[in-house]
Amino acid sequence: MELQLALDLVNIPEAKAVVKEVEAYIDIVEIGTPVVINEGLHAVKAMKEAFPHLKVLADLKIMDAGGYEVMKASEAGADIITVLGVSDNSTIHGAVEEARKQNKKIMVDMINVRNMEERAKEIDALGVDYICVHSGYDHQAAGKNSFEELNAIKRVVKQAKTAIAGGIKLDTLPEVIKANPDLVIVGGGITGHQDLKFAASEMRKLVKQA
Ligand SMILES: O=C([C@H](O)CO)[C@H](O)[C@H](O)COP(=O)(O)O
Repeated sequence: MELQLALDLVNIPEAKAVVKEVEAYIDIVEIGTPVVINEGLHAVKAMKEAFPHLKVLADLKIMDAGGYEVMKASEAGADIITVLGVSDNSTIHGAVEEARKQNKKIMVDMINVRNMEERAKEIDALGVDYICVHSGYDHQAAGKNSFEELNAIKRVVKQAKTAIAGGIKLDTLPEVIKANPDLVIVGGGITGHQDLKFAASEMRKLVKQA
């Protein structure tokens, strides 16, 4: 099981400072959608240059022009790029095709997908690398989490790795781990903790002993 740190509410220097503190405990660093909106793909480039040993995920949440946008994120140095599960199959297919050319990986974010099992099965057959259930900020504000959705995709996904994101904290991580995802994505559970190093290292222990 791997641990991904999501950086959402920071600028580039702040993002680098956070990663410097916790780099020993994480496998993947995510340049979150709000950072890409504020800073562009420069943020991906800056992170990859500063931490070449870490995998960098660009959370573009692609909805159209899959091939082109994956190409641009790849040029910036992203190792993994996100595409939305609610997008058309042609978009996901284009993203996967371009990722294969560039030796990159595609994660499909299942945020707002209604029929989770049916869509996860279809997306798995498109050859994506990760399928991620996700309760976004707006869902979290309404008290939602994706623990049940993780169990649902685990029942049907055969090829892709499974991932979970959205509001995971140190105290809820053990419940998440019980469902055995391949990747756990944590943003505020680390960046909002008073002791970043402690939160990240405790999370790593739990994830790696699973
Ligand atoms: O993808 C995310 C969200 O939609 C904002 O872009 C976050 O990276 C994801 O939810 C993980 O962050 P936390 O919920 O703070 O753990």
